[in-house]
Amino acid sequence: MSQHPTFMFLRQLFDRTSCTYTYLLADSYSKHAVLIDPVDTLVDRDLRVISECGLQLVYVINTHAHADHISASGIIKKRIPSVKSVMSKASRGKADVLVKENDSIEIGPNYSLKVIETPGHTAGCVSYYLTSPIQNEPGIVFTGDALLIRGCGRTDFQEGSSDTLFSSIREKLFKLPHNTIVYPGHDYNGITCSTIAEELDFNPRLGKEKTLAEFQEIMTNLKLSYPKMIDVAVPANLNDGISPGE
Ligand SMILES: N[C@@H](CCC(=O)N[C@@H](CSS)C(=O)NCC(=O)O)C(=O)O
Repeated sequence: MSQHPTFMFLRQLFDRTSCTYTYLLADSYSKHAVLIDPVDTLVDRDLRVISECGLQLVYVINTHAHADHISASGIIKKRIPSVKSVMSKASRGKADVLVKENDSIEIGPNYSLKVIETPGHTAGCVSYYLTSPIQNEPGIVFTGDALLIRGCGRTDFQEGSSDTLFSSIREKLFKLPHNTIVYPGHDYNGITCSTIAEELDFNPRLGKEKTLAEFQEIMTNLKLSYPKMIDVAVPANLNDGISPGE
């Protein structure tokens, strides 16, 4: 990592319809920026923030092929053709950059997001781990719909698996430094972030006291209604945010 004087610019943006969090991250030195999980209906808002803050959007990153909203990847790439879309190779969808475990997405010369494959909500879910170049500053992990605050993604469609999600969270995310800040893909209770330590202690589905069998029982009995947009959103999100035939 280079030693340019910099700070991490981070904005958490919210979609009231799907309770999705979109993250805008930028290296203050180079102004290079990425958007994680932007929503198609909020492109104007997101691009306005980017422009007002003098940033240059380089990547649109999706943590997975969402079932509850369409990604803004396609619309943003039409408006800013230099932007590259990013998704996991395991999603088996279309994007400019297909990432896998341990790959990195650079944000200017100072920051990089390391890919951690965290399947279970979908087979292609990944989390992104940002280490600070500043010594002793906590890292940040963007967990998409794998680990939510005091919860986790559902596992009842898109090759979801409670066994797989349990091991993604317990064996990978919970092995990150305990002061790592957790920024999830959604929150339905008005909470914005957490830490690995808090989730280990207080996550009622798969905190450290819970067994795999208890987790499986919880996930089998969630009784969530089917996402209203799933039949439109998944095909579009596997096609770089463009509905097939558009
Ligand atoms: N009601 C929403 C869907 C809500 C939902 O199912 N959320 C997903 C993530 S988006 S597919 C989830 O995994 N939730 C876990 C939970 O415990 O709530 C809609 O109709 O779109």
